[in-house]
Parts: sequence; structure tokens; C-alpha cells
Amino acid sequence: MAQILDGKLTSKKLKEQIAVEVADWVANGGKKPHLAAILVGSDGASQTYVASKVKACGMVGFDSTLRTFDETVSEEELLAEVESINANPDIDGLIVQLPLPKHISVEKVTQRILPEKDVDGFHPVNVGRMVKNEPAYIAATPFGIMKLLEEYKVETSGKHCVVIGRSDIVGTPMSILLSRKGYPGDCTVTLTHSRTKDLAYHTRQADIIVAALGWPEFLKADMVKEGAVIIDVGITRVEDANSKRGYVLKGDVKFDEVAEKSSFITPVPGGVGPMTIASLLYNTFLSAKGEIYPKQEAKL
Ligand SMILES: Nc1nc(=O)c2c([nH]1)NC[C@@H]1CN(c3ccc(C(=O)N[C@@H](CCC(=O)O)C(=O)O)cc3)C=[N+]21
Repeated sequence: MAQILDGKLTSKKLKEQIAVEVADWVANGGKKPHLAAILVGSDGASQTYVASKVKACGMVGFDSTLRTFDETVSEEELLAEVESINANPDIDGLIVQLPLPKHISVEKVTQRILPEKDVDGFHPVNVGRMVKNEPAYIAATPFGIMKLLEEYKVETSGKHCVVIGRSDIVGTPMSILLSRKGYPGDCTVTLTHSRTKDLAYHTRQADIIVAALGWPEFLKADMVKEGAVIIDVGITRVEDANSKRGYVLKGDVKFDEVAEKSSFITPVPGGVGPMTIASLLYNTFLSAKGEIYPKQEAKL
């Protein structure tokens, strides 16, 4: 039976640590970190995630600003909001919650955010710097997974890691971070996707599997080697009349049967999701301290 990689507990520890450091920073004259979030439309999941982020800011002593727009907002209006936040010296970090409506270009919006405020790590400058192992904001989900592996001292050196899903936000950066030199890294990585032939052939060889394809309960026990480490990034709302909310959350892993075979496994909820939020706070604090992109000296 696998040991649970408890993201809820680990994120709580991380947030407590951030709260202590922020209090100290502010007591020593540092500026209170401030995260701004832009939310477009009324998707239930997006609203939940953004609300969690805003709440988490309060818990660690950050200021937060939430700007919401109707899904009919024009691209131009959204870009103008991004620019206004870029120009606001009090705001350290800006995230634009994805997905965006079809008429708005994610690329355009992402590229308009100043790299030094891009605490999501989605801007090409941050992606490029991450790839080159230069100081960068690292996307919160892969960063959170790295921290979780570290917390539980999961061995990664020389391990074969199979990542399922090649998204910009999770699968691709995850494959890069895990293949990096050092801990947690030094993995041999196979990045698989919807065109991969015989996916189960690959996953059965894996010491570590990162499932990030967004297909509820896709990864079954017969696709997993005995003793593998399982990271479940999926979080899909599946209709369920028996549940009070009308849905249940399902990961990309068939948890019960895979847990019996694996050595470590992340649950959904309570695994990768909370680590994403803690990592976003971490990045925002780095920004406030000027630790990735030095802040301009205040002119007296
Ligand atoms: N610009 C941008 N940045 C993101 O980081 C971003 C995004 N857009 N769009 C969507 C994805 C998804 N994401 C999650 C964050 C927290 C949980 C989370 O806290 N989940 C809880 C459960 C929450 C619930 O009850 O629904 C858990 O797994 O325990 C999940 C998913 C951030 N994303």
C-alpha cells in the first residue's frame, strides 16, 4: 500500500513558513507582497481556484486584488487591465486565470504581463530562463510537485520518469525540471502524449509517473509497475447526483487500485492542487523581495 504524498499538509507547512518570513520581512521595512488575479467569465472551477488563491494570500499576510470580467470582455480591454497592473508599483505578481474565452489570445495576454510580475511563470522570458536554468518564476504546478517530492525525500536520481501530457503549463515544464541536474531531478524522462503509441508500454517501465492529461481515472493498475511513484495532476469535476455539490473531483489516476501497487501516490483532492497554490505564494514573495528580478531602488 502506497504512502500518501500529502499536498494539503505540505502546503500548510509551506504557507506557515511563508507567513513567518513575510511577517519578518515586513517588520524589517519590507513591502507587503501583493498578488493580483484576473478572472474572466463564470466557470465554476476557475472561480473556486481564484477564490482559494485570494484566501491563501490573506493567510500568509499578502495583499490581494481580484479583477473580474464578464466573458464578453474584449481582448483590448483585458490587455489594458494587464498594463494598468504592470504599471502599478504596489503589485508584485499578476496571474490571469486560464482558460480564457476563445476570442481572447492566451499568448497575447501572457506576453503582455511583465516577466517580473509573471508569478505563474507562463511568459516566454520565464519559460526560456527556466529551460536554461537561470533565475525564473517556475510554473506553480510543476514547482509544487518538485517541492512535494522533496518534502517526502522521494528518490529521483537515475529514475525513469514518464510524464503523460505535454501541456505548456504542466507536462512540458515538468519533463524539463525532472531531467535537470540535482535534486529533485536527475531523472531519465519520457514525455508521452495523445500520439504516443502503446502508452501502457511506457508507463509500465516508469519508476515515477506524472499523469497530467485531464482524463478522469485514466491510469489503471495494470499500467503501473509495482512500487512506482504516482503524481496525479488531473482534477476534473465529474457529475454525481449523490454528492451535495452535484459533482465529485476525479484525478487522472484510478486511485484505489493504483495505490495498492505503488510506493507513493498523491490524492485528489489534497495532492498537487494545494501545492500549486503554495507555490504561487512562494513566487509572489520572491517577487516582492526582488529575488528573481531585482526591484528598482526606491528613490528618496
Ligand atoms: N493562470 C493560471 N494559473 C494557474 O495556476 C491555474 C490556472 N490559470 N488555471 C487552472 C489551473 C488549475 N489550478 C489549480 C489550483 C488549485 C487547485 C486546488 O487547490 N485544488 C484542491 C481542490 C479544489 C476544489 O475543491 O475544487 C485540491 O486538489 O485539493 C486545483 C487546481 C491552477 N491553475
